[in-house]
Amino acid sequence: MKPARALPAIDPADRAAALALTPVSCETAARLDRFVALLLERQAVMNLMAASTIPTLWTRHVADSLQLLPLIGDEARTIVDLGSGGGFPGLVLACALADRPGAVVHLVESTRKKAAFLQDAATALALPVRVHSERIEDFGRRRAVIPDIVTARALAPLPVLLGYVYPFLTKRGRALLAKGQDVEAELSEASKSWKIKADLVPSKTSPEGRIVVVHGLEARTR
Ligand SMILES: C[S@@+](CC[C@H](N)C(=O)[O-])C[C@H]1O[C@@H](n2cnc3c(N)ncnc32)[C@H](O)[C@@H]1O
Repeated sequence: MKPARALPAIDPADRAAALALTPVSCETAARLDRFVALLLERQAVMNLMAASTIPTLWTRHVADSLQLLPLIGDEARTIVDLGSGGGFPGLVLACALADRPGAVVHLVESTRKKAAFLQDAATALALPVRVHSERIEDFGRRRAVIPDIVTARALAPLPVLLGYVYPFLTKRGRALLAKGQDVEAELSEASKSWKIKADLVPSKTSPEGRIVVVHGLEARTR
């Protein structure tokens, strides 16, 4: 194992700002505190997020993930998060949905060390999580899980991402895809290969960010 590195400190005001932006119950806040502690502990020996984002990790990563909750709605039970990395947004959502009866968040992450971290954190916090340490393409091909909601953040440009998402979308399912300022160009490129029914929701955490809410997706035939 690599020796532990010194990490930049978290700005305490940033936690308060994040929870003001995306309020959660005391129980969820306590779970998030424990998750952040575990994340920082593991970040000292491996890269789970860009070190430069640590001081503002509550707004930059936690609130950015929590803002999906209103879009997920009260009825959703099964969520699949593609390319979960250090747990954004999937593990954060699991912290928030831990008390929802029947909720399960599936985290798909092919890097074995990251998947091991996700499993350790889920076990430590007793979260309703299943970790799938494999490639999204393989997981999707098996169609072992058909979720109500599929999420992805910082994974791939939309033309590729929609191919990942497609096997998981049913008629009543939705995909919530966190995107940055290039979203319009990505949508226009993706629409050459896909018929997309989607809405764009402004991000609460980044002025140029958008959440692409996909509720219909069909491959174009040439
Ligand atoms: C840039 S990181 C983003 C992580 C996290 N979603 C976030 O927002 O912080 C992308 C993650 O997706 C994983 N990944 C990329 N392609 C994948 C694939 N085809 N199957 C499974 N995981 C993949 C990578 O290992 C990496 O952890």
